[in-house]
Amino acid sequence: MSTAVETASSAVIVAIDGPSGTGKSSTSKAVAAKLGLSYLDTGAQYRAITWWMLNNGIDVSSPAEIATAAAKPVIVSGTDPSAPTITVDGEDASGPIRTQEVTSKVSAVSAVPEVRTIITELQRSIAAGAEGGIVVEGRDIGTTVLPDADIKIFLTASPEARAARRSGEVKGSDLAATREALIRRDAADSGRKTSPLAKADDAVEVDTTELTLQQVIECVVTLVEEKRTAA
Ligand SMILES: Nc1ncnc2c1ncn2[C@@H]1O[C@H](COP(=O)(O)OP(=O)(O)OP(=O)(O)O)[C@@H](O)[C@H]1O
Ligand SMILES: Nc1ccn([C@@H]2O[C@H](COP(=O)(O)O)[C@@H](O)[C@H]2O)c(=O)n1
Repeated sequence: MSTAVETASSAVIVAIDGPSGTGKSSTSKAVAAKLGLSYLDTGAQYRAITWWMLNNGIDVSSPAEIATAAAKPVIVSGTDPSAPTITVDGEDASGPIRTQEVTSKVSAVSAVPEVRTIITELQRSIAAGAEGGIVVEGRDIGTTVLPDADIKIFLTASPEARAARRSGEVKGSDLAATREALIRRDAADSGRKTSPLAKADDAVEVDTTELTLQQVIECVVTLVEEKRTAA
């Protein structure tokens, strides 16, 4: 399988990876909007295929069942950073893919190699079609999906900071339980055999624990602009 993604010579490809709750989506959307780039949330695609499996009676504890069904759903991602969309078989999935049920099952589905092959191909074709450049965020973008990306960022933050950010989104949520769930999902994503969550050797690591979202956005915009100027 070729990993090379051909885009227009002026198009920049930015890969942003990192564990859950480090700020990948918020940062990527804002950076893409600021720099006039497209935006792709690859986690949403893994959530979408998981949602389809759950809706279609697939036993998500069975890698064999998941593998057999993996090519069936048609997943389409819209890449406007101000209004990203995701549909499955033509149905808007942006709400249902964020449920607790999908969040708790997505790591099992995304660990299946047949799923990763299909979704990785989809991601590469979207990146290749983004004529003005794209910010792609996920877990294996810099290592596997787009190893030739122009710039790779790996966001980190302490589990406490990440849990506090996530708890802040849901009124009355339990901080300790949120922290444990984040740690569990990261362990599953880092521990799988096929393209695990990992920092690419040539990625710039940004620890966001003590940074505001605005500071992270400015940091990434500066890194991209420096890279563009140097090219
Ligand atoms: N530097 C920051 N300081 C404070 N809050 C932040 C920061 N970065 C992101 N947040 C907030 O943390 C929450 C999680 O951010 P976001 O969804 O961007 O993370 P993520 O890495 O994409 O997570 P996941 O991988 O689970 O989808 C959001 O509510 C966001 O507004
Ligand atoms: N490149 C990626 C992106 C995501 N995943 C899996 O999807 C899950 C959900 O991701 P979110 O960013 O929406 O939280 C994540 O926990 C991974 O299991 C992936 O494998 N590769």
